[in-house]
Amino acid sequence: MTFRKPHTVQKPAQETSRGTDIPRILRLFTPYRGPLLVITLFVVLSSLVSVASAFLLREILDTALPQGRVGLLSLLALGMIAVAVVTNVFTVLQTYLSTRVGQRIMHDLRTSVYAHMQRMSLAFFTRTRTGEVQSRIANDIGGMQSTVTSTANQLVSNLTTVTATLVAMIALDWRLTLVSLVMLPLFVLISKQVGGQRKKITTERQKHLARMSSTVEESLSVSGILLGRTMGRSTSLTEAFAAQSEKLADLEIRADTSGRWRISNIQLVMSTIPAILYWVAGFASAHGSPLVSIGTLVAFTSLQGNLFRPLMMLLSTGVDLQTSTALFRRIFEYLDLRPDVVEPADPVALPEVRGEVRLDHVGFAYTPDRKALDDVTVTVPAGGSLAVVGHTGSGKTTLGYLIPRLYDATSGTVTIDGVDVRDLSAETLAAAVGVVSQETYLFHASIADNLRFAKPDATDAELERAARAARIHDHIMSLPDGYATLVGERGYRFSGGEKQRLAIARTLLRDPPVLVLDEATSALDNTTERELQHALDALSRGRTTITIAHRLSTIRDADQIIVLGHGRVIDQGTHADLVTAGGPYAALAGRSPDLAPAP
Ligand SMILES: Nc1ncnc2c1ncn2[C@@H]1O[C@H](COP(=O)(O)OP(=O)(O)OP(=O)(O)O)[C@@H](O)[C@H]1O
Repeated sequence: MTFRKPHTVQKPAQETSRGTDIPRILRLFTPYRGPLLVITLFVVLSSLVSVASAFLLREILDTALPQGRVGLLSLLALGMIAVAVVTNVFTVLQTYLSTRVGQRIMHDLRTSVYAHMQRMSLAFFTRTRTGEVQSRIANDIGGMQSTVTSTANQLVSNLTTVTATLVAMIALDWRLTLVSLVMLPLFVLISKQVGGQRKKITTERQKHLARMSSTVEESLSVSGILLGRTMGRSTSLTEAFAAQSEKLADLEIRADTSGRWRISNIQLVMSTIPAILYWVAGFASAHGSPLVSIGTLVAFTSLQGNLFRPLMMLLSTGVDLQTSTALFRRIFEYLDLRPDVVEPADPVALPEVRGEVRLDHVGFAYTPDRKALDDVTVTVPAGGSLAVVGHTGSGKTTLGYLIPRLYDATSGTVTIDGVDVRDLSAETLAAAVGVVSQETYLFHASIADNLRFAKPDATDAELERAARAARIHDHIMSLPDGYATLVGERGYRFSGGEKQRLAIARTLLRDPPVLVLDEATSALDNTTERELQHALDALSRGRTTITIAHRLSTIRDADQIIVLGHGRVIDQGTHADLVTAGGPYAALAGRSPDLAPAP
C-alpha cells in the first residue's frame, strides 16, 4: 500500500452554498460590536468637529475681519486650531482601533479556514492542487486586509462627513448646494460600474495567484526539483513560470487601473465645481442680485472642497468593497465545503480497545463507475495478523485507508471490537489505529520533535526506548546533535529505511492496539531488511496487525492472508493452506518470490 501523493485535480470547491455575501461579511464584524461602536463615535465626533471650522471661517470673514474685532478673531482662530487638534487625535484613535478589529477578523477567518480544512477528508486533498489551499489562506485573506481594517471606518467617517457637510452647506445656501450636487447620481453610477469590473478582474487575479503558488509549491519542492532536473525541464519550467508571472502582472495592472479614466473624470468635474460656484455667485452679484455674502461663499466652497474628498473616498470604498467580495467569496467557498467523513454526533467510547477488526461486505468506489473494493469480508481477531496481497491497483491501499477511516466505505461496515468506525470519534479512532505508511512524512524539525508529534508529553527516556525498539537509536546517536538533529524538509536527509524506522518509533510511542502497516516495496539489503524486520516485530507484538505485504517472510508468518483481485477477495487462508490449494495465491507466490507487485 502506498500512501502516495494523489492526483492533483484542480477543483477544490464542491457543494458551495451561494447567496449574498454582504450579510455574511457583516456578521464577521458582529463579535466586535463594542470596539466598532467606539470607532463610530470617534468618527462621527471628528466629522462634526471638522465641519464646524467652516462656520468659524465665515465668522472671521463676515464679522471679525470687517469689524476689526481682534478678541473675536483670536478666539475664532484658536477655535480652528482646536478643531484641527481634536480631529487629529480622533483619527489616530480610530485608526488604531479599526486596525485591531480588522486584524482580529482576518485572524478569525484564517483560523476557521484552517480548522475546517483539518476536518476535510483525504478525498478533498487528493482533488485539490497543492498550493491552492495555502493560497486561499495567505493570498485571499491577506488581500482583504485593507477592506476589513479600513472599510467600516472609512464608510462611517465619510458618510458622516458627507452628511454633516451637506447639512452645513444647505444651512449656508441651498441653491449653491443644488448646483454642487447636480452631477452626483451620474458619479455614483459610474463608480458602481468600475467596482463591478474590478471585482471580475480580482476574481481572476486571485485564481491566477493560486495557480502560481501551486506551480511554485509543486516545482520547487524536493520531488519537483528532482523531476525537473532529471527530465531536463528546468529551463522550460522557468519559462512557463515567467509566462504565468507576466499574466499576473497584467492582471494586477488591470485590477488597479481599470476604470481609472472614468474615476479621474469624476475628480475633474468635482474640482471644477468651486469655479462654477464663484462664477454663479459673481454673475448674480454683477446683475445686482447678490446671492450670498463673501464669507458665506468662501465658507461654502471650503465645505464643498471638504465634501469632494470624502465623497470620492466613499465612491472608491464602494469599489473596494465590491472588489473584496470576490476574496470573501473564495474564502466562503472553502468554509462551505462539507466534509465527507463526518464526526459522529454521539460517539461511542472505547475505553479498552481489544483490537478485533472486521470488514463486513465492504465496498468502496472513488468514482461511481468503478469499484476499488467489492464485497470484502474478513475478520482479524484481537492480536492477530492479516497480510493483504494482490497485484498493483487491486485495492490494497484502499483497504488500508478504510480502517483508520481516511475514507468511508461506500457499502458494508468496518468495525473495531464490534463498533462501526463511523461511530467512533476521530480521537478514539486515532488512538486505536496506528498507520505506518511507505512514504514517511517528517516535519522540518528536530528528530525529538518529530517523534513527539505522536505523543507530545513523551519523556526523553520514552523516546529512546521507542527508538531502540525501532532499531534507529544508534543511528540517531551517530548524528551530530543526536535527537536534536534537524530533519530536512520532508525528511530528505534520511534514507528510506531509516525514515521508515523513525515512523515505526513514532507509532510505538502512540502504542495503538491496531496497526495498519505498509511494507516498503523497494528492495532492501540483507542487514537493513533484518533491522527493519526486528523493528516491525517489536511494533506488531501484541497488536492486531494488518500488513499490506510485499515480502514473503511477512506473509508466511501471518495468521491469515487475503489476496485481492480487482477489489475482490480471490483467495483467503494461511500460507500453507493457500500454497496447497494452488489458487491465485500460489500463482502469485510462484511467479514472484518476494511478492513485489507484478506489472
Ligand atoms: N484518489 C483516487 N481517486 C480515484 N481512483 C483511485 C484513487 N486512488 C486509487 N484509485 C484507484 O483505485 C484502485 C485501487 O487502488 P489502490 O491504491 O488501493 O491499489 P493497490 O493495490 O494499493 O496498488 P499498489 O500496490 O500499486 O499500491 C486503482 O485502480 C486506483 O487507480
